[in-house]
Amino acid sequence: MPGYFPKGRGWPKIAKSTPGLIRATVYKHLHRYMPAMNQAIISQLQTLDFKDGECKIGCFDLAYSIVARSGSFALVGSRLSQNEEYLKAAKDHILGMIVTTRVQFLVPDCLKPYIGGLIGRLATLGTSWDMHASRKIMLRHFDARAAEYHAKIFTGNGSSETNLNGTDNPVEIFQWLYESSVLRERWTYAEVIGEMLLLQFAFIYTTSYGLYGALVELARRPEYISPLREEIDLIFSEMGPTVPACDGMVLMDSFLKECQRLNPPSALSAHRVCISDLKLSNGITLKQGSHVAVPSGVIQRSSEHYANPDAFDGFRFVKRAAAGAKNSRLVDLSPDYLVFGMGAHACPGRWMASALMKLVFAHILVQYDILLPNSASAPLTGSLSFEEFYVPNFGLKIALRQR
Ligand code: HEM
Repeated sequence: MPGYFPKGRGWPKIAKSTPGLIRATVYKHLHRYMPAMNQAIISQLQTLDFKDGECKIGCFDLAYSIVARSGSFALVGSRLSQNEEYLKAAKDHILGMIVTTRVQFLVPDCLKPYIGGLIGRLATLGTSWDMHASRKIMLRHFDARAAEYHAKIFTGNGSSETNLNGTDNPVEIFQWLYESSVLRERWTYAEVIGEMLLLQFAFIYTTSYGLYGALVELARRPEYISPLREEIDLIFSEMGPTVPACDGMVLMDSFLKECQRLNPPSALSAHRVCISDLKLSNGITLKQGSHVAVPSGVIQRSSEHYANPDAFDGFRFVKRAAAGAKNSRLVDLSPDYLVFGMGAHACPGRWMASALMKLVFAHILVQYDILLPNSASAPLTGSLSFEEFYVPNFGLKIALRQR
């Protein structure tokens, strides 16, 4: 995230290690996280309040609560992922971060060092998105968890760092970062916490936004419900919440990919900063320090790459695959689909995000009928969306009716 770190100091060392950690945990050993993630989804759905068999809920709120609970299992472990106070603080903090950065965009660069922090603080003060208040609560939980890790290291019960490959237990991302900090002095505790806060955003917000968009599209397009249910009956109901079951649901995969193609979380992708002058193949030289990004939103709606690009075709990518096209799965990267970025820094969490969204879709489709009770044509993006970044329309509601 260029611009999020102090000028001239570049990425903190810890941020360079995290993508590798994500690959070594929730990518390589995704199967280890599946049972608990699945259970977290079931638990969150059980909290829904049904009256006469129907529950009306903010669509983003539904997606956000499910992803926060199941994602927190991988980030901070089983106990904290069931702690309501922690989950609320994590969700409020992420939205607080978004509002704060949105508001800070409006402050002229020359004034940012002086009043940027204050303006950001005022923007959320007194709301449930007060970043500072929620951060305090979260830090209390982080500190308590870190003390448990510490005790474990020094009472000789072993550390997770050594069992990335060794046991069947899923590794807690926070535990690994903390142990690395203590045992190898690679980074400070403050850096570990900073990285956790960024990771919560990278994991929970983005996946929630993808799931939210897909749920709205599904509610608006009931014709997809029956084929998706048939696939779930055939695969998910047979194989259970497993990685092969998620890989096998190709109609769902295509539907989710089409949703993300049309409703990405951002209009730009693959941000890079040139660390030295860079001559491109077309002769243009990008000067050292230039910030470049790819206009993914435009590319994903371009007729150069997609037939009838503005039309929603939930099975577009299965048809492409059947016609022999490569890179048609949700997690595949290609220059015409940049939701997860491109190249060496492409999102390492995309397999986890894909599996999580599929598990949620399977549970919701099996248990409920889905309706959009208000504003069937209201925009998916809300009023806080500006510059490249899209923020959900928090007013959009979804209704789940027990089948
Ligand atoms: C639908 C959900 C998600 C979307 C749309 C998304 C999107 C992205 C994008 C666009 C990038 C930048 C890629 C580039 O610059 O080329 C990125 C990077 C990253 N994402 Fe995700 N992401 C999602 C879920 C996740 C999850 C679940 C995790 C963690 C488990 C995660 C962790 C990361 C990390 C650590 C990076 C930095 C990679 C690097 O710098 O090498 N993301 N993501």
